[in-house]
Amino acid sequence: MTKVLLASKSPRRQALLRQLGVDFAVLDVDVPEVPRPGQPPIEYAVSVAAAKARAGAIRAGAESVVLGADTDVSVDGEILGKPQDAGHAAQMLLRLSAREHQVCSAVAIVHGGELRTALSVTTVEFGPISEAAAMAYAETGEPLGKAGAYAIQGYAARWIRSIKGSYSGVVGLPLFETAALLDALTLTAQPPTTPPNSP
Ligand SMILES: Cc1cn([C@H]2C[C@H](O)[C@@H](COP(=O)(O)OP(=O)(O)OP(=O)(O)O)O2)c(=O)[nH]c1=O
Repeated sequence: MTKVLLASKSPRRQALLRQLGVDFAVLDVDVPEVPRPGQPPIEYAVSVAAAKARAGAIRAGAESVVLGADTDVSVDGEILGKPQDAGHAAQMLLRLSAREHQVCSAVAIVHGGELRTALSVTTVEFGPISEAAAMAYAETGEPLGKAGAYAIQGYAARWIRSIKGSYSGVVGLPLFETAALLDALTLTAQPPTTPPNSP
């Protein structure tokens, strides 16, 4: 079976792809991640996921199957990005307090020079976050390297009143959409006899 190459440094994406039972290796790619002013979050997420998969395919060759992904948090259509430091993280968290925001997660696969993409958009509603709690969470370091300065899979779960969409998409790799892309290439693994990540 063709081996999938995951063009991602994110340990979350590796863990999520393992959940599908896919045999894969990790490929290190570096793609600039700067949205154009006013660029719609959906368009941006798809273009960055595609750039990561294409960069991987250039390194790995046309025979390879390279998967890239991108996750972005946006409020009122504005992409928040990742926090630069703890103060910036606290500011982002206070913007998300007591309201809904969107998480766009795009997946892209390049195989034989052909690009296929899929998208998941999730609406997340946060309850109120006090300034002191935002500062304290920011200081833990968990928000660093995370879009929107939070981890749904971590302590930030305590603020999440509801999510409508894909939990795995918020964590970084929407598994329904990823499995569908792999199915289309007949690369789906069989369900593992021992689920690899289940507790
Ligand atoms: C909203 C949210 C994001 N994230 C993470 C997922 C992504 O790893 C990260 C968004 O940044 P990305 O640029 O999508 O990914 P990355 O830089 O971590 O990894 P790579 O580009 O090498 O694939 O934020 C969480 O882990 N939990 C969350 O709840």
